[in-house]
Amino acid sequence: MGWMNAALLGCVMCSSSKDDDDSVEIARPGNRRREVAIAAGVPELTPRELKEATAKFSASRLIGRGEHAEVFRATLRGGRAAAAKRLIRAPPAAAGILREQVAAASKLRHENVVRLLGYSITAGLPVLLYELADVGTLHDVLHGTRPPLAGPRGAPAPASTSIRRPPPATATLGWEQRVRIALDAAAGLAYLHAAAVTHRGVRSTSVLLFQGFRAKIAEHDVFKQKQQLADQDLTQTVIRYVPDTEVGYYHPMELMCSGRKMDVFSFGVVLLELLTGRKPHDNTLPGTRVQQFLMFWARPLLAQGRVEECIDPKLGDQYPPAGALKLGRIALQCLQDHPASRPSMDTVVRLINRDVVVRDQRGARV
Ligand SMILES: Nc1ncnc2c1ncn2[C@@H]1O[C@H](COP(=O)(O)OP(=O)(O)OP(=O)(O)O)[C@@H](O)[C@H]1O
Repeated sequence: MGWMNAALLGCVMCSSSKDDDDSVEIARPGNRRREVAIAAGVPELTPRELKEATAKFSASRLIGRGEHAEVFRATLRGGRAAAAKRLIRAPPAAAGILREQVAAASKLRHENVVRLLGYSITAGLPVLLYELADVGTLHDVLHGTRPPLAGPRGAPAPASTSIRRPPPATATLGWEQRVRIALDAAAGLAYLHAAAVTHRGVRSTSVLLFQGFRAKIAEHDVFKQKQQLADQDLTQTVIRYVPDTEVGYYHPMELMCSGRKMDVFSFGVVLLELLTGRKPHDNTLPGTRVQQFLMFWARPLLAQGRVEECIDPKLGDQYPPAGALKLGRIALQCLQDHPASRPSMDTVVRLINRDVVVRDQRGARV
């Protein structure tokens, strides 16, 4: 039902592509004019190219599974590694929505936003190919790989759904790396906001890590956005469904609204994760149910300047207390209850750069 609503609410409809036709067609209501919409060099892979690139989505290539997608390691022609995201819960009108997403994503270019490298619509389930994050997600690195999610139709996930990569390098994520990740992710989000894109899925799983722990924001797929928007439009007063993987990332009041300040709030939670090494919600922790929420536990401590009580114990004493407190205070600003009191992502970038980035004696970034 949700997808149907999403599809109905979406203003783009499409006619199905033909296997023998590589060009892209978008038919808008009342305008069936053919137009090549995929710009900026994001190619559509033919079914054959997709098979070759993913070794027919062989299980040995599976690197992760989310609520909506399975992600496989792929190799593009020319040898470039990619992550092929196969959308397992695509609605019937998927092709139109996907083209919409590709057209939008192809315009986004920033060093801290994961790049779309290709897509495929015609070979079964829709697939988007992105830059491959060789280190994994920030969630993997901070908390260990996430547990396997349920299979596409509620079936238990096979054991192979956990990510196939070396064990997480938690111990090696030092203070400077955390600051760099925070700054990169903030810059990626600030860019998206400047491009009038609201992410709506900012979490440590959507911060992807590359060599040297450089971070990029993963795109948040438009299917989910449409689902969320549809839910909001249709239920003025009902709090929307939040999957387990997202619990703790949203301010309770915001489950009924959207906007960039919602991203800022979620980013504040990611900052807390970097600072404390804790998950946004962890019901294995002692304390009250409220204290099991990272933000409720950390906010009062940081507000009182007690950063040493919430810093990730894995850092030992290898962090600058003043810088850590400043990062904590930036997180607090992002986590303000009232959206209007939260800073813009541009301001967050400026504050991290000015107050937290570790510099050498000549003022260069360490
Ligand atoms: N570009 C990438 N490079 C490497 N791994 C990736 C990439 N994109 C996704 N992954 C892996 O695949 C997993 C599932 O992807 P993703 O989270 O995007 O799926 P989703 O269903 O859209 O999202 P979710 O369930 O989080 O709402 C991620 O947690 C990550 O481990």
